[in-house]
Amino acid sequence: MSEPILSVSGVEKTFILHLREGARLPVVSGAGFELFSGECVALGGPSGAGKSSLLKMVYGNYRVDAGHIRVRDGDEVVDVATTPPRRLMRLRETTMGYVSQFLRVIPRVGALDVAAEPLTGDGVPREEALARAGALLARLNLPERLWGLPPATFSGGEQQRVNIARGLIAHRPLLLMDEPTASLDAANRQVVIGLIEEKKRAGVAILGIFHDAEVREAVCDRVIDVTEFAKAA
Ligand SMILES: Nc1ncnc2c1ncn2[C@@H]1O[C@H](COP(=O)(O)OP(=O)(O)OP(=O)(O)O)[C@@H](O)[C@H]1O
Repeated sequence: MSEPILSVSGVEKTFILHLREGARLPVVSGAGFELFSGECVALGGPSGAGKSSLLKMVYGNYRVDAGHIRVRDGDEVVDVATTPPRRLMRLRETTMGYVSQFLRVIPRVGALDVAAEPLTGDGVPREEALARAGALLARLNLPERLWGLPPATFSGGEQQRVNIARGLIAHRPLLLMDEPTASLDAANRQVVIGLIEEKKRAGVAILGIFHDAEVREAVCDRVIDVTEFAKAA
C-alpha cells in the first residue's frame, strides 16, 4: 500500500466563545482518517456536525487543540497542526489547493487573470497561463464577454465558476473542496464532475463537502461520517 498523502489522527477541536463568557462548544474529538492519491472522499454528516471546521483545520485556517494533520509534500511530511505559518503557506503554494464556496474577489482584476494567477505563480508564462484559463472558463460556460471584467458584480454561479477554474487550473496533489457546485445549474455541475474525474485520474487526492447527492455519488469513492468524531459536551 502506498503512503497516504493526508493523514489525520487524534484531532480535537473545541470553540471557545469569548463573547459568551468563554462558553465552550466542542466540535470533534479523536478525528482520524487517511487519504490516498487518486481518491475523492466526502466529509458527511448532518448540518453542524463539523464538516467545514474539519476541512478548515486540514487547510490550516482553524487551529487544532490536539492531534496531527500530516500532509506529504514531496519527500517531506508537514504537520499542519504544528508547522509555522510560512511553511504552511509554502505547502499551499505547492501541494494543498482549496476551492472554497465563495470567490474572494481581487479588486479590479479581471476573471481571466483571476483564474490564471495560480499558473503564473507556478512560473508558467503569462500567455500560456491565460490561454489555459480561457479554455477552462469556456468549458465552464462563462461567457467570453465577462472574461475581462472583475468578478465582483458576477452572479453567484458565475463567481463560483471563476473560483473553480482558479482552484483547479494548477496541479496540486491534494485538493480541498467546500461545496464546489452549490450555486451551479445542472449543466455546469456535469462540467465540474468531469473536471474532478480528470483530477482523480491525474492522481490528485480530493477531500470535500458535497451536499449535492448527484455530484457526491458521481465522484466520491467513500464518505467519512463526521458524527463519528462528535465530541461530547
Ligand atoms: N469560528 C467558529 N466559532 C465558533 N463556533 C463555530 C465556528 N465555526 C463553526 N462553529 C460551530 O461548530 C459547529 C460545527 O460547524 P461546521 O460549520 O463545522 O458544521 P458543518 O457540518 O460544516 O455544517 P453545515 O453542513 O451546516 O455547513 C457548529 O455548531 C458551529 O456553530
